[in-house]
Amino acid sequence: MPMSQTELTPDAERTAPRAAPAPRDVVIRVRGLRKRLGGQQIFDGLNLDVYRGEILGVVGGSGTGKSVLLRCITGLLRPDAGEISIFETSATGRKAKQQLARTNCWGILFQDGALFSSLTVRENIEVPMREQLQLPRKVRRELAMLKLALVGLPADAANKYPSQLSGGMRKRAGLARALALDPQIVFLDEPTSGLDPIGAEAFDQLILSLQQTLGLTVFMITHDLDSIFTACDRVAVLADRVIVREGTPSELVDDPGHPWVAEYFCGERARVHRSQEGYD
Ligand SMILES: Nc1ncnc2c1ncn2[C@@H]1O[C@H](COP(=O)(O)OP(=O)(O)OP(=O)(O)O)[C@@H](O)[C@H]1O
Repeated sequence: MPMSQTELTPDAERTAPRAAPAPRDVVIRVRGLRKRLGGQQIFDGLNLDVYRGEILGVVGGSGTGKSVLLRCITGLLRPDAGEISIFETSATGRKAKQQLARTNCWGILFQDGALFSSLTVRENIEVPMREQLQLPRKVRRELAMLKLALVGLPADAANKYPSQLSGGMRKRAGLARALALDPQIVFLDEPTSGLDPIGAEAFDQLILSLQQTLGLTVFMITHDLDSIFTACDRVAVLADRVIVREGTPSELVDDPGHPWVAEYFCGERARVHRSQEGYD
């Protein structure tokens, strides 16, 4: 008869192997990505893993290709070479892309919110539902109102047009639309750009609470040191056409390993953040 857990002798307990740490689940895998645009080599063998449930900050100098990377991963741009898989499904072939699109597994918040100016906020949130789901109008409206509440917008924002909203409200409306189909991954392109520090902090907290309550994986392009130290579990640094460093913010502070990373995380502006966040 096999020995039960409670029948283990003290010796057996001492020699029993300890549980291995749970392996991290990769939801986005990029390998050997190459892309040329406008005569310029943007990526040359770029590799990146994004883990389930993390907020990954993607940083890098202006024009290094952060938005191009987002567009390659989400199929808006076609890589010249390399492999991109999302939930272990290839995202590079046309068929695979269509298959992934049907699973509604991601939502995107573009830098300017990219809302349709002729539609109200509620109608904007309903756009992906109209395109992908066969839902009665009433249900669609109720779902849109739920998304609105989820991102902290008041109900009376529903019937406003984008031009009638503040910058922060437009970002939240764009996020509500990105969440319309209950995605597992959200791509955010500089979500706090153009927001005042209080609005930016509130947006970071919103992202954190959505990550925790919905279990979202977040791919966030940012220049914002506050966002990195407040919200990001890990940071990937784009330079020299590849990801040159990956790690937690504190790992990159302790061991920058690349001149741009050193300047970014250890320069004068970063010093203030590090001391505020207790990294020094
Ligand atoms: N459709 C395109 N055609 C030609 N070149 C492009 C195209 N899209 C982007 N690029 C070029 O690719 C490079 C990377 O652009 P990208 O917008 O990804 O940079 P970024 O890192 O997001 O910059 P920023 O931080 O300033 O937003 C830039 O030199 C840009 O001019």
